[in-house]
Amino acid sequence: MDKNSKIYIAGHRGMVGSAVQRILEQEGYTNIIGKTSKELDLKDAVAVKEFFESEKPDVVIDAAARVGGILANNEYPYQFLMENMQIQNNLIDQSLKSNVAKFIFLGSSCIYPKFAPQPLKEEYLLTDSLEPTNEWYAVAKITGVKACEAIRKQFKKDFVSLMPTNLYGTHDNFDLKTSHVLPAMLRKFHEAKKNNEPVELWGSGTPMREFLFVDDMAKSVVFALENVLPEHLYNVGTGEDLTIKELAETIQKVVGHTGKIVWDSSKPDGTPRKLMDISKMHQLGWKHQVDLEQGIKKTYQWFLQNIENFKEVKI
Ligand SMILES: NC(=O)C1=CN([C@@H]2O[C@H](COP(=O)(O)OP(=O)(O)OC[C@H]3O[C@@H](n4cnc5c(N)ncnc54)[C@H](OP(=O)(O)O)[C@@H]3O)[C@@H](O)[C@H]2O)C=CC1
Ligand SMILES: C[C@H]1O[C@H](OP(=O)(O)OP(=O)(O)OC[C@H]2O[C@@H](n3cnc4c(=O)[nH]c(N)nc43)[C@H](O)[C@@H]2O)[C@@H](O)[C@@H](O)C1=O
Repeated sequence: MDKNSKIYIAGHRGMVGSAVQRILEQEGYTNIIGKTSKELDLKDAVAVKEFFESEKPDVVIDAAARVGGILANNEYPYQFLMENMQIQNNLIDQSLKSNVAKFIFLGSSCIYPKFAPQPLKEEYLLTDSLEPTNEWYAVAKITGVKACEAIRKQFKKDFVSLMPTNLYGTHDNFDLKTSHVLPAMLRKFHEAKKNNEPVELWGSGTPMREFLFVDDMAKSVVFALENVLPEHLYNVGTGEDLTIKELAETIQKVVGHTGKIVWDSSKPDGTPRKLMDISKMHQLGWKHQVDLEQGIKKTYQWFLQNIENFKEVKI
């Protein structure tokens, strides 16, 4: 990949987009562009067309999406379905029409069936029904994967989809109503630490999840950018998971909270397990570098430095 190629990162201020930008800059890429959602609403097909016609990017990385944790997904099914389809449809279609050389689409491990065999192989896509708390988001992501696959098949273009496992790290969303579990736990344990108050967590604590630090995710995107990947779909993760209860104990230790944990069974558990089979990415040469405890420590450090600036993240 030419270091002067014009690379458009959609969602460059988000957790993943900002990490991709950081890694690309470290690697010497000089021509990276991005727009905030206020400057360019990716749901607006006309605005996206005008943007592509004036900027003519060589590469597009789609890290823009309506993103949220289990509760937000469950409570706002229409936004998670429709906004994600609108954003990705506009980006994918304009990238095809503008003859973009490489397009990288980011999906999610929730595209796979709720009760698929573990670890989840790419070939399990569309073999059974989805997890109800996030099927709307998952359906949108599946249409993105399929659009990129169709473009590869019909137009022989280098459009590829990466399916990340649950991600966390710097620039994550720490709003307790809309965030994912890991940033929520960091915040809850931190806030309860002062008076050693009990912490309320959701569900039963028995579901299993796999977590990947965002810099490793960003490196997988740069890997996909710099190599022609032979297939259309690749899982990205660590290949290791743990229960939500074990995650809570790990975060409690890092933060230094020693109080009680109370489980709120009125909140959903979601899918029981979604461990990724990452052998395809490993065979090609990408592997994660940051282990969970290291990643949690880095994220907690960033959390402490940025706690004053957190805003509500509304849907
Ligand atoms: N976080 C996770 O655990 C996981 C994330 N993913 C996927 O990775 C990708 C990145 O997620 P993540 O970085 O966590 O998400 P964030 O919420 O941190 O960032 C999303 C970005 O999308 C942009 N965006 C949202 N709506 C619009 C819009 N209408 N127009 C323009 N830009 C918009 C936002 O821009 P702005 O800031 O300017 O408003 C924001 O920068 C997504 O595709 C997500 O589905 C997949 C699996 C797990
Ligand atoms: C990345 C992925 O993210 C979402 O799926 P999820 O993995 O189920 O999401 P989550 O991180 O919010 O929760 C993981 C587990 O953790 C439990 N849990 C405990 N206590 C808190 C808590 O305080 N907050 C949250 N959010 N969860 C908690 C929670 O009950 C659940 O059992 C998808 O909707 C979908 O968008 C998607 O792709």
